[in-house]
Amino acid sequence: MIRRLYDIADAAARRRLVAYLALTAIAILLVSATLVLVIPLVRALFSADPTAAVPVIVAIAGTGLAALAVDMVSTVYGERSGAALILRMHEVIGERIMRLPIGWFDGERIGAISTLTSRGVAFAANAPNSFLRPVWQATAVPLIVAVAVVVVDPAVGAAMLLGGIAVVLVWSAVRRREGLLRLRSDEMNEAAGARVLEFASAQPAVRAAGPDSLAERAVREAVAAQRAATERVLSASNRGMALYDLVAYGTMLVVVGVLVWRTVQGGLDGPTAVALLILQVVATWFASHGLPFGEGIDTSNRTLAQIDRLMTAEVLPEPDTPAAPRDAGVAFADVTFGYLPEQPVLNGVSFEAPSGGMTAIVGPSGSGKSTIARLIARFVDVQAGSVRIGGVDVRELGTRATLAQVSVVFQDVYLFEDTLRENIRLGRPDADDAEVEEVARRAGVSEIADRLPDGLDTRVGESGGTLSGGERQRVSIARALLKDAPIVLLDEATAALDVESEALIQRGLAELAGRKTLIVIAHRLQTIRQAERIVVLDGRGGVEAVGDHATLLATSPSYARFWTERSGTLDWRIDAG
Ligand SMILES: Nc1ncnc2c1ncn2[C@@H]1O[C@H](COP(=O)(O)OP(=O)(O)OP(=O)(O)O)[C@@H](O)[C@H]1O
Repeated sequence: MIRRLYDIADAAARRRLVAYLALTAIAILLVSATLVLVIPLVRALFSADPTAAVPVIVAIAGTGLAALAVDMVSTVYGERSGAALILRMHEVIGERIMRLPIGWFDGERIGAISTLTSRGVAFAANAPNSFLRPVWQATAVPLIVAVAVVVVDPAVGAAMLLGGIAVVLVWSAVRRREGLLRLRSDEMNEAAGARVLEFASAQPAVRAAGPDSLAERAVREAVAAQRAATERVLSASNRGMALYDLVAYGTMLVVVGVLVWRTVQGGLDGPTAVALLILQVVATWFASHGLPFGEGIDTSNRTLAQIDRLMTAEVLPEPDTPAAPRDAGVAFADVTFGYLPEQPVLNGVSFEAPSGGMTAIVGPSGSGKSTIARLIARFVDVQAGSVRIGGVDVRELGTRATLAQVSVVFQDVYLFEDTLRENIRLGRPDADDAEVEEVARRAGVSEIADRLPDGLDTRVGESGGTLSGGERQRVSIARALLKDAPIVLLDEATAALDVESEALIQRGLAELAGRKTLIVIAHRLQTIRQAERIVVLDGRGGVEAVGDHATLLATSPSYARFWTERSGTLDWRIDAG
């Protein structure tokens, strides 16, 4: 673990870590020396001249106090190296996250990263101080004392040494077993957490389904599995603790037996035997303090393994010098892509979205419309063919330059815990207030702000949850207007919007149309009709037809069907209203 922490650390954190390790080693040696001095002390006390004990007592006080002082300083270094390591780990994880393709971040991975950066990093960075030190003390002090005892009496020393090694081996085996069970229990905890979340967020469906629904059963089963896994960990932990105590105290009995035997035999004098007995009791006490820290070490190791996995996750290749796009046109040439390479979502897709024009993408659910948008923004890379912006392959443009060309207005708009104003400014962080207010007006966010107590300075956000879906989308359009990128990717909401939102979003769209290359995953008939070019996906990975509304109505049967169905739904909605 130290090796991995050292590799992650920067120069400052490395210095502190090395100082911490050196000081901890010195503290351990000083503690051991203090204990070993018990031998001359007891011998002096039982000698003809007990005053001979005074210099030994002075030495014990010296090494003892020195051990305490060094230990305190090493704790400070441990804390400092922990703090520097937390910063560094966040930096390393942050840098890596920025380089990973956006397509990498699915729900499960986001959950894992959140646990990693909160609890995991703090655990691992402080592991040397909080968990390794007590374990090192619990193992090193008894072993060093045993080596010193070998010099005084090889038989007793050997018994202590072998006993110490047995204790360490049992400790490692118990920890390994417990670690494996804990891993399983963590998985069960996560699964149960996911089922409970699902159960909570799907309450309307769950209640409608009545008692003993699928969701209820899934939660019950997951919680039962979680309880069983936790019980297995607890029972392994208790059994391990008992085994460890058995070996530690068994070792003590063996050492005492050897001591008695050596004394009766005349190989050891009484005072030395008493001193060695004291040492054995103290060594057992030290050893018994190690086991409980195993769990912290396991958690820290798991965090470091997660960081390793993150560091080895495949990133998108970036060009040394990004090429410059000729214009804001987008072209797909024979593109094949699948989230799992053996299951292509798009298969040989080709179309062009001309610079400055509006292109609508339509197709059945799951036909790959959002995937097309993700490929244009280079959240993921194609497996075959190419996606070009202004004649340049996005792989030669690089992720940063591609994103600079593209504004994304998706359905799942994320609002940060901040004011409406700052949430819009995210589109271009250096925009001034006047610019933010201008786009807020153009995107229809001012109408929302007028109803809020502090206008644009009202705090909104995920936990605030104050804005409706349509209102959120208007914020997203305002961000896009502020960013002013030449290409706008818009995923229209599938959900029905209130009349005001609908009108304002159409207004925002009109703002963008004509000035930008607009690529819209279109669900609304008005948007589709407005588009100069419509790409119709066939739902089997390919493109069925490309053209304008009138041409497609006449030439593409599936587009005509799609249009009739949608118009029918619209009529039905109007009738129902
Ligand atoms: N991150 C992902 N990992 C694995 N499969 C995915 C992922 N995202 C989408 N898919 C799958 O890829 C296919 C195309 O999805 P996509 O979201 O592009 O379709 P869509 O046409 O936009 O659908 P909709 O109209 O329902 O939003 C679907 O089968 C979907 O399940």
